[in-house]
Amino acid sequence: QLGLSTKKADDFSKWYSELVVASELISYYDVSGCYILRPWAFSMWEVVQRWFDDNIKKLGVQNAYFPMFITEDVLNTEKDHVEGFAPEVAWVTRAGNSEMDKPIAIRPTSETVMYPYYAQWIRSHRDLPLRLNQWTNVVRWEFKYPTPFIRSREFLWQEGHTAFATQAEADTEVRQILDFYAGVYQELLAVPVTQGQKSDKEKFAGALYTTTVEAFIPDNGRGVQGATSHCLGQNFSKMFGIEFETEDHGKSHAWQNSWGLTTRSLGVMIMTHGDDKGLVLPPRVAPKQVVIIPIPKSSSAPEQVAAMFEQVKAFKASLESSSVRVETDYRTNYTPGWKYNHWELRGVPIRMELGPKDMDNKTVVLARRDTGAKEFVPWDQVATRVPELLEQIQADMLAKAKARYDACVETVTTWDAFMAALNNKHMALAPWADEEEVEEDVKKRSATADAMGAKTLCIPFEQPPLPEGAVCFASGKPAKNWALWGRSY
Ligand SMILES: O=C1CCCN[C@@H]1CCCn1cnc2cc(F)c(F)cc2c1=O
Ligand SMILES: [Mg+2]
Repeated sequence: QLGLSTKKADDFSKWYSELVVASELISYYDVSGCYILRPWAFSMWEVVQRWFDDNIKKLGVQNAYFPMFITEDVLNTEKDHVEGFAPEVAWVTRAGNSEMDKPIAIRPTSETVMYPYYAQWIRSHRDLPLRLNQWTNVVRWEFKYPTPFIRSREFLWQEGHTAFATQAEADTEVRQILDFYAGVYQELLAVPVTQGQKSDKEKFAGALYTTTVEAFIPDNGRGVQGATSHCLGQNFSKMFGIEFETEDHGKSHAWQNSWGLTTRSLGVMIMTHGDDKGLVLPPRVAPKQVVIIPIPKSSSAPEQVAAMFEQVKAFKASLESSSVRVETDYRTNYTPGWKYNHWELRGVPIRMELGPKDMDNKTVVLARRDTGAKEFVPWDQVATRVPELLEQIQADMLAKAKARYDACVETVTTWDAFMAALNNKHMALAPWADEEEVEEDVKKRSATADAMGAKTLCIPFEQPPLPEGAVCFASGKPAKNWALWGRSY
């Protein structure tokens, strides 16, 4: 399977679908909207999990596991939210040949699974804060077009569900978690995001407020929600009776948060950095960070080949002792060029070449996957240069993606400039009235024959100053704040 047949700029969605399969991240599966995560993908999910899990554990969050099945009655406890989602809920109706007298839902999210037990476990302020997380799969029978990692009917995520005695504690944690989400995207995946609050229209109906990290795909001009951290207020604790005795022997409902990050994060990284030769992986998540390729001459004597292979083994051991993840490719039945394509397609950040001249000169060639730049490194500097170069690649990938992201944000104050930005496949940062009917109106007016309408992606925490007398770009009403708008997944 040589390279890709579709160029990223020619047909983005075809390029992406082809890439995730050709790079052995994904296999399409028998059930529509479901995908197999192969080791090259799962290993990256494990890096994300490890980093996020270590961080929430430092906060005092504990992992647990709750059942995936929900009875109809229990699912309908939060009826007014679930009814909007009802079409997405998958049900078990039969076991073997016998119909169930009551169908059982497969969890699309776990509030209704967990909170009845929170109500049992939380009686006193001493039982607070209760902070649990679970790493699970969830099922949502989406009808929108499925896309590997980005939208699937089953996906992996973590869902955190925390309960506090006071709103202040909940507010603090919402932002701590959101900062971790920004860290997953920017520090691990080298993907820039904007942190902000969702509008009342876009927030989770059950939440008091929703905060979000918003990514963007310049190639198709679409925003994509990266992860979400909700403050639920006392909405769910009143629904589920999660009450506690306060220190002064009064009664109060708990203040809750819930927060989630999914395997969608990998899809955003692939879309952001991939090119026409394949994946370009940020070193911090790359399953293998360096691939060492010996290049013996066909006329090399056996002892020369053996010496070369020995040297490769020595480099592998030395780099692995510095926790560098090393692949080696000794295959003699493939040409160097074929091997270069193979590992470029898989996005390995650094290729180390070792040929006959390198054996004579005691050098290696390091080739960067992100820029293609090559450099000669003396053998005795390999152990220090490789980790340094990996960090440089990580930083450069984020900087490049950040520059591109920022170039896609147009600050606008008029409708025409807003539409021009959207038609430029850009986002628009615009002053607005912060009213739901404005969003409804913009969604309709900005829809074109071949592109959906725009929505608010978030109200960025970092707000530009609002000029005196500024008006809403869409309604002309007095502007309340700046929102980031875009077409989105
Ligand atoms: O977004 C998160 C973070 C992790 C925990 N859950 C919250 C809210 C999830 C909002 N949501 C999202 N999607 C849903 C789909 C359904 F089919 C359904 F029955 C319910 C929901 C639903 O409540
Ligand atoms: Mg949904």
